[in-house]
Amino acid sequence: MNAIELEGLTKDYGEVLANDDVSFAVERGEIFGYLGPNGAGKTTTIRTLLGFISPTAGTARLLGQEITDERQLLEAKRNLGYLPDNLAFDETATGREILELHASIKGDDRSEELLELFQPPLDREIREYSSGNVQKLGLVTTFMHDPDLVILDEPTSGLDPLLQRRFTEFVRGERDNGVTVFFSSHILSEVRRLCDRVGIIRNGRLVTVEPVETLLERSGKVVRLHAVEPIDSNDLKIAGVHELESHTVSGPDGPAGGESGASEPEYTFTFTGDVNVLLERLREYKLHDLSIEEAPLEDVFMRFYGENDLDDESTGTDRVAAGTGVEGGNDV
Ligand SMILES: Nc1ncnc2c1ncn2[C@@H]1O[C@H](COP(=O)(O)OP(=O)(O)OP(=O)(O)O)[C@@H](O)[C@H]1O
Repeated sequence: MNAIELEGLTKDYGEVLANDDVSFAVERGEIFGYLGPNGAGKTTTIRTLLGFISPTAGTARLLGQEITDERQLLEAKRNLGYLPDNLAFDETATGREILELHASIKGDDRSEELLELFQPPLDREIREYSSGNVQKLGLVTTFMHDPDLVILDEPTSGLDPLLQRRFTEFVRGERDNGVTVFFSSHILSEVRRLCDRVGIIRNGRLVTVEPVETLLERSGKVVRLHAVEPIDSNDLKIAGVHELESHTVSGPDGPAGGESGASEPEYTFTFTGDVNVLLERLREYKLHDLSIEEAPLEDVFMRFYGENDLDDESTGTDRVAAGTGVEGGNDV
């Protein structure tokens, strides 16, 4: 039995078709990343799965239970942990009181271990918490009853890098113990570290479900190199270089150097090839600096799951499709 199954799940808000005939399955014991640009429809799917909003059409099953049947949904929720995107606890309660409340509702098999791991403050009122501390408390309440399935909406937002690493190791351990993890994310490095498979949603429609390796092969790296002397751009046209751009920047001594020759060339491009081949090619040049970074997930959506895939499938109505824009555009 799959942990999650969606069959033609559709949510029509009237002005926005937020989920359009979405079907896929999440297997037991896998970590499945649900990815898409802002407004693509991820939270709508999650909130529909949890019964907070009703689907316009289609259905879904959580741990084999129909979400449209109240009794079955309640049964599934006994074994489910959920971390919402805009987590809000009672502002006047302390962390300890929140934990006691959650323990009384759903049980508490693991809070001791989780408190040691995530260390939220317990004796302060929630209104004094930073957003990171709210998230830490949320992770404890999500896992404290030892659920079989967890649904996490952007789980690492607000966590510092150390806590993010702890969270990653913890979630991997849970997966190894048979827990199924379904989470939404914007962050490619998080997806790389965690996911077995990913589903990508755009404009309310599922674009693909694929192993995370396939996404990573496509996504590439953003390369920025600052050379001492100009490089013939033909020399940089090697397999896997896309969107090559050149700029002029100040040399390492800065614009105050006074010399007219203080400007030096900088090249940026996305690279999807073998990084060893690139480094071998670059050995011929004298460089001041070189950076190779993870591509922003938004760029990957744009490049591989972009407008052209979907625009021609318009239904002909003048409604707004969910998530047509990609925010924070990048010049690479
Ligand atoms: N209650 C609502 N009424 C009308 N439209 C809504 C409602 N909730 C969401 N939408 C719209 O549905 C679309 C999908 O929103 P949703 O929050 O599911 O996207 P998302 O992928 O989770 O986005 P983000 O990554 O920004 O959180 C958006 O266009 C949003 O404005």
